[in-house]
Amino acid sequence: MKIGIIGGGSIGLLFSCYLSENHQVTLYCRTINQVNMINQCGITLQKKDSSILSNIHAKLSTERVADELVLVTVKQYHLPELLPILDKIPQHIPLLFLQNGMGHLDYLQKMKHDNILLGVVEHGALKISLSTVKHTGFGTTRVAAYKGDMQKLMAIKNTLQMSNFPFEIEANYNEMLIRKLVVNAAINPLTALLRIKNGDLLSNNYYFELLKEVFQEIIQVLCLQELEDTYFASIVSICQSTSNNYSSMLKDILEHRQTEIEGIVGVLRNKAEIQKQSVPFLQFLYTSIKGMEYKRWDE
Ligand SMILES: NC(=O)C1=CN([C@@H]2O[C@H](COP(=O)(O)OP(=O)(O)OC[C@H]3O[C@@H](n4cnc5c(N)ncnc54)[C@H](OP(=O)(O)O)[C@@H]3O)[C@@H](O)[C@H]2O)C=CC1
Ligand SMILES: CC(C)(CO)C(=O)C(=O)O
Repeated sequence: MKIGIIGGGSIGLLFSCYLSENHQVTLYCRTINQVNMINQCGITLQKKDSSILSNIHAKLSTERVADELVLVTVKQYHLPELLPILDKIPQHIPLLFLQNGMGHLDYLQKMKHDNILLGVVEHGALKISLSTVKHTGFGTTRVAAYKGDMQKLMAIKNTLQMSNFPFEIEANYNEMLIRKLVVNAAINPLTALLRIKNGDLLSNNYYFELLKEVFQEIIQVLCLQELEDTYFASIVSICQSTSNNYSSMLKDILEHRQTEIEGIVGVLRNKAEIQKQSVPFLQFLYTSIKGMEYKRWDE
């Protein structure tokens, strides 16, 4: 299959390498530097004990996208700029969006494409250079239909499926995104603000208290009280399995990049406002992270 991947960041590079084993992949980048680098040197995928070089064709994302399936791997806040480009992709080409959070749903409503899929990536990936990516955590990519028919979704999943890079279908995109949103909203802003590793949220009793307070507000806003124990157990388990890692939000802050706070806590804060709920911890986290993002412009 001809697969286009838009966004040469950590996830775009990772998916390009794996999917190019069975498919003809084109990676659409924002800069000519990255395009030239990838066309000359390929993409290097670093795994735990090995390193693999894949020859992948790269183009600028402003060039015409002519593939049978397009994966969108930019961050949620890049999407407004990308919409005119996505709009030019023929309506029958399925699009798969792989953003964290739920902020991107607003943009999808207006899109004309017949098949729009949403994905949640449970892998960890780190872009080391313009043409090198490290696979830092092995997981599954969950995929659900936002718009379109189930058979198309099944066919795409079967085409992408690899034993060493698995895909799973989820029946309900909203539930799938909410499960990830709860985890990201609980872990990311706290670790970014406190500048701690994910595991510190469990090992430090004071931080654990904060985690519980934030979690209470999240489940209140999302009306998940009945599933409280299951959701909290999953947060604890992710803090344990990634105990030595820095969350993506902390990494963004440390590297002076914009964060995904809008698509994660911003979404919850807006929902709370509509539902007339008071969420002081989430409000505090939202404003603090926004302030930290803003600070970088002064430096
Ligand atoms: N990394 C991870 O381990 C995980 C990430 N995710 C989610 O996946 C999404 C992508 O994350 P990640 O890959 O880490 O983010 P990165 O910041 O590494 O990559 C985003 C890429 O999008 C590119 N981009 C932005 N605008 C355009 C454009 N107009 N045309 C082409 N490319 C563009 C950027 O280019 P440039 O560099 O030139 O600015 C950048 O390379 C996020 O929503 C994240 O939360 C989910 C799970 C795990
Ligand atoms: C699961 C978690 C919190 C792992 O760090 C993550 O997805 C992130 O950092 O964005």
